[in-house]
Amino acid sequence: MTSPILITGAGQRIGLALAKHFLSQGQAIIITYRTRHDAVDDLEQQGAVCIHADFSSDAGIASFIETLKQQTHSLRAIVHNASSWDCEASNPDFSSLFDNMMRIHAKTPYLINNACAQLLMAYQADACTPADIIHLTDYVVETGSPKHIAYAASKAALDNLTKSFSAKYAPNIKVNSVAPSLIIFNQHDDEAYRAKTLKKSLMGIEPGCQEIINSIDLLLRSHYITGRALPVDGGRHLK
Ligand SMILES: NC(=O)c1ccc[n+]([C@@H]2O[C@H](COP(=O)([O-])OP(=O)(O)OC[C@H]3O[C@@H](n4cnc5c(N)ncnc54)[C@H](OP(=O)(O)O)[C@@H]3O)[C@@H](O)[C@H]2O)c1
Ligand SMILES: Nc1nc2c(c(=O)[nH]1)N[C@@H](CNc1ccc(C(=O)N[C@@H](CCC(=O)O)C(=O)O)cc1)CN2
Repeated sequence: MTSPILITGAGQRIGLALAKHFLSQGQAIIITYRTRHDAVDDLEQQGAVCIHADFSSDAGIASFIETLKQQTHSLRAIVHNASSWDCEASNPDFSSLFDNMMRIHAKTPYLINNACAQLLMAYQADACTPADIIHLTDYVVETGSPKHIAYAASKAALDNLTKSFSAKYAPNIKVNSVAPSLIIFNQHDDEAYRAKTLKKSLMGIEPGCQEIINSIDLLLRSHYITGRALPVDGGRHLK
């Protein structure tokens, strides 16, 4: 089997769109899911290896890594997509919120990158082209976010991991992040919220998952971009 791309949290939304895209290109994938959405069955039928993983404990992360290593001896890339957009207003236990945010956005990628570097190196040695790690961060790593303080801090930690791992693994593995602002709304977002949010960027649109697919394809195709954050934010910084 060709070396697969691992995508975490790919049972819905952006991760799912990425998974479908890679399958359509004939690129093998391994995805993780926490909830078994119907889409996971579809991905499996199309040849994806789908691994249940709950990263909310060290044991969950370790057991995922063990299962992954039974599935493959090499990886083309890892896309760290799994995430939870929790906020202080709905999580009064700030201590748990902070721990959970740091765990899903920083500790999980940190442990997976350390444990899976050898799988990425195996791809690089065989293909004579660098492997990739891609972190999905957020526009708010630059600005902070008063409504999502712990979320923003944990995504900033992930942004920092991009820098350390890129230096550690060069030139065999490129490590970059994609830093989106609004890409897709959630189903429950009402019209007033949507209108207010759209006005925050220069481009004023909900761009959809294709924008992330394009960004990740660009990073995968590059032989020279590493240790960088690619902003996908509609020019939000200028408004
Ligand atoms: N959507 C946007 O507009 C936007 C904007 C900026 C940045 N981003 C970033 O882009 C990425 C994808 O966004 P998205 O909206 O598609 O993500 P999402 O749907 O909110 O989350 C992706 C998946 O992560 C999984 N997950 C959460 N906590 C987990 C845990 N403890 N263990 C295992 N899996 C867990 C979820 O599983 P369940 O299905 O079980 O809940 C979910 O399916 C995220 O990193 C996000 O922060 C997105
Ligand atoms: N894992 C995960 N991560 C995510 C999302 C998700 O789904 N899942 N959703 C993303 C949604 N992105 C944005 C970006 C900007 C704004 C925004 O700018 N809102 C206005 C208006 C909000 C208000 O006033 O209530 C503000 O001022 O904050 C809202 C969502 C963020 N990260």
